[in-house]
Amino acid sequence: MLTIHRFFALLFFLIVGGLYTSFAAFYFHEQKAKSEIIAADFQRTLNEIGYQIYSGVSSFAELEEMRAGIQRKAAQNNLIDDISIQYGNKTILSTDPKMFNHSHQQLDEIDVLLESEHLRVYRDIHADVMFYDGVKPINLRIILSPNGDELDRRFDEIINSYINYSLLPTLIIAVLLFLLIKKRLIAPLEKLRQFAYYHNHVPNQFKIRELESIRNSMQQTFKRLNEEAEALYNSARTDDLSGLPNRQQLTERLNWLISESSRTQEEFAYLFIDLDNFKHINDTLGHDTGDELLIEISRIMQAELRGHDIIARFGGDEFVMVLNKYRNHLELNHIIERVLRELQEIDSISNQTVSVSASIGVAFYPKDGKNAQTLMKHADIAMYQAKERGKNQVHYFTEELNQKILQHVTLEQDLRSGIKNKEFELYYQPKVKVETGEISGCECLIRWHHPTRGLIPPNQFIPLAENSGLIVQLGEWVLEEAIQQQLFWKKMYGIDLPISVNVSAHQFAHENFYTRLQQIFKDFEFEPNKLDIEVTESVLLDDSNHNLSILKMIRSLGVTTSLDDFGTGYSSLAYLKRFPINVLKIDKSFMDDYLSRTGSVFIQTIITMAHNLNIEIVAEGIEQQDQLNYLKSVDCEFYQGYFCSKPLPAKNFIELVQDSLNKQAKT
Ligand SMILES: Nc1nc2c(ncn2[C@@H]2O[C@H](COP(=O)(O)O[C@H]3[C@@H](O)[C@H](n4cnc5c(=O)[nH]c(N)nc54)O[C@@H]3COP(=O)(O)O)[C@@H](O)[C@H]2O)c(=O)[nH]1
Repeated sequence: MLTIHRFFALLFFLIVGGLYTSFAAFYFHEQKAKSEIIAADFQRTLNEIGYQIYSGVSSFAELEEMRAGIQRKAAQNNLIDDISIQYGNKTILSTDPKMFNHSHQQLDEIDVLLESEHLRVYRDIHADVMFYDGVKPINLRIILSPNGDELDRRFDEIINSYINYSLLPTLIIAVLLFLLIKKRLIAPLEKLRQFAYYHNHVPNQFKIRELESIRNSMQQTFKRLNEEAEALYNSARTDDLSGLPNRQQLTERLNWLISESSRTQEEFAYLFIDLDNFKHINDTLGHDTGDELLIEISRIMQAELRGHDIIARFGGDEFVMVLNKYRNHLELNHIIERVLRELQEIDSISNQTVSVSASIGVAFYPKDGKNAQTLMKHADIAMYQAKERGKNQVHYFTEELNQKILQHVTLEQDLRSGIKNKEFELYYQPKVKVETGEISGCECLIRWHHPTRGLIPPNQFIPLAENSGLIVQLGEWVLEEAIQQQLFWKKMYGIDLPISVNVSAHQFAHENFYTRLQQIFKDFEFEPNKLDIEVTESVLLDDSNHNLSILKMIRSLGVTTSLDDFGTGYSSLAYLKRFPINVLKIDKSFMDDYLSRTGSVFIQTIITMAHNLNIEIVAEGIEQQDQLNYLKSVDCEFYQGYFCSKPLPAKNFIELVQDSLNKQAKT
């Protein structure tokens, strides 16, 4: 590609080439002209001498007399070194004594010398002349020997005059032009290039207007680009909604604080704050109100902080505060309590009534973590503990808590491999008719044979399976296993017992639940009316419209539904009217309390209400005869409990059923 430097190099070669050509033309022209003048001069000298000899000499003596005149001619002409006259092969007269005895051969050498140096016009610098000595014709040759040095000087004058009048001025002009262009064009262009590359050191104004306008527009462009880059950088580090630093900026500032604190050996507190029930606010009051609330909360938190503290929003309803330079943990606790209190004082947003609280997890640097990642993780663990303990509170991270979480994580991994390795078994607990003691069905309850920890009860892994989503896979296995077992008993023993299977809220709400259930019925050719699905009250609470339609759909297949643990959650009688429930299971905790007045009233009210709604009652956790007697007195139809049997492996369970049938047959 052509650059300015290359262009000038080319121009330089063109100028040198041009100068050389013009020099050659000039030199040869001048040399020719000069040679002709010199040749004419020599010729005139030869003619004059020749004429004098021809017209005035009639003997060799008279010729000798001409010597002085010839010598004067030679002396007057700088270009002539010697004039000699040859007669035959003999030089009879010479103005230079050294030449006197030159032979023709020597003169030829001079000619050759002349020819090589100053062209061939000097080849024959001689003239032949004749005089009569008496009547005898005498032929003479007049030979001019040119002065080589003088000739050189004359011809060198051509070169000198060319150098002085053409070459030098041209070269000087070219150099000046180059320097000027370098100063005015090349240097500014280089500055512009550097400016474009580094964006700094804005060059001063240029003299050339076009360059100046390029400089101006580059300056404008870079200014705009810098502004855009800065805005982009800021927006990448700022939360759009609240204007608070986002996770990226928090991590940067936290890393900086950690390096400072590791130097000063100072502690600081990392607070992970999660609003309680924010989803509910969003769902009921709309996202705009939710956003307004988040902005208000950001404002309150900012107002609570001191200059050296950091606050950030992680997105959603998650905030982080990093508090440092507190005097002691009491002061720190005051700050946290104040934040919680301020949040609770928010009672309306956009004219809508709201109730706000938050759960806070705290981890300390360096005790709970020496890097940002560990601090975040541990504060997160502590926050979940605060949630678990009832929300609207602060919980500090402890190593014990960490170990518990680690155990959960390990258990979750084991659960995954447990599903793969089929480490689960179903136990069956009889559902008994209160009046007759007849086993009318069973509840299928899962057990985990852990390879190292032995038999693990469901309470320890079902919540984990729910949180990790593994409950969907596990729940499907339970359904298939229970159905196959029921079919096996029917085929092997002719015992066609209805089975109850627990389905967690997460599994129930899963998009494939209904289709999988249909598929399982089809695959195993199972009669749906032999299956009862037990759900807890949370199924009626979560996304109730969706769950309601699923309940209706499975009911239309012939499956019955039971509401488990009734009375322990947010039970509402209205749910019983709205949702298609066949069986209501009264939780063990109420059955344990049947002797107290309130306990008894509660049980009786539920039973009466359920009967009015055509819903069957199963009392759970019946361990004693007295409890059974009580159930009989209040018209409760069914019970489950250790009084009849604990949950049993399939083989033992069917033996129990056979025994029971045999007893029934005998009575
Ligand atoms: N989603 C699923 N949940 C399941 C599954 N299998 C069990 N579970 C749920 O786990 C919880 C604990 O069950 P488990 O340890 O099996 O305890 C059951 C009984 O053993 C216990 N019970 C029954 N009678 C008595 C009694 O007289 N005394 C006493 N101390 N305990 C008794 O109650 C549990 C059955 O409760 P419920 O389901 O409410 O009828 C439990 O919540 C199971 O639901 C599963 O496959 N999927």
